[in-house]
Amino acid sequence: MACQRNQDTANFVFNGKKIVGVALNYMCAVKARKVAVPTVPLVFLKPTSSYIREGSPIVLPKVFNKVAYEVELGVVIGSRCKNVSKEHAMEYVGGYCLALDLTAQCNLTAARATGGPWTLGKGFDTSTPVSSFIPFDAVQDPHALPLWLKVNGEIKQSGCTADLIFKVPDIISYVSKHMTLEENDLILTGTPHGSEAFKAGDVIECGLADLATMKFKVCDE
Ligand SMILES: O=C([O-])CC(=O)C(=O)O
Ligand SMILES: [Mg+2]
Repeated sequence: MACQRNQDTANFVFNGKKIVGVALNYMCAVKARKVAVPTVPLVFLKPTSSYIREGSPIVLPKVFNKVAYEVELGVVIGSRCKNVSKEHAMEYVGGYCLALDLTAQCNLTAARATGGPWTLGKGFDTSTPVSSFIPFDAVQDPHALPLWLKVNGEIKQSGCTADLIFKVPDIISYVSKHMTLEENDLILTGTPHGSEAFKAGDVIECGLADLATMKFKVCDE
């Protein structure tokens, strides 16, 4: 049975227990990185303390010297699910958002070299800016949404969710085999290619189809 779906965009609070990220989920990003095409979703977690909404700045932590933007479609879980099949996965989607999965590339490069976790490079404070909640019914097809990102007015990322390697039902089904997904948990579906480092003083603006835009100033810690 489909979950009870929130229609209240204005008052929605991102208060789920976890943020689940998927890495390298666009073929263009895989090619740009010159890495193997993933055979299963590459999953990581971010703390919910990393959320910010428009009006708060992105704060670059002192400990990092290379933080990159990643524009992404966010999927908000509508109700608890475990071991859900691909066929039933969309019944557990409560809605969507536009999100940034800010990433300290300096930390991830070191982590990749040692096989270490991505936690610090993905989970720092302000590393997950999110737009207003987009109700489920506002999106006919989550796999036909253009998304873009500009830095200081210049276009830097431009993609379409049609190019996702693992689609929304694939991700929900796969993740829910390993951990229970709960109401208002957020899934970050991955970023198209073009992710680059940015700096204090920059203004980052991004959009998802005609559904959401958001704009953030960047400052140093
Ligand atoms: O930061 C990374 O290397 C991977 C990632 O999140 C993405 O592809 O969206
Ligand atoms: Mg990402």
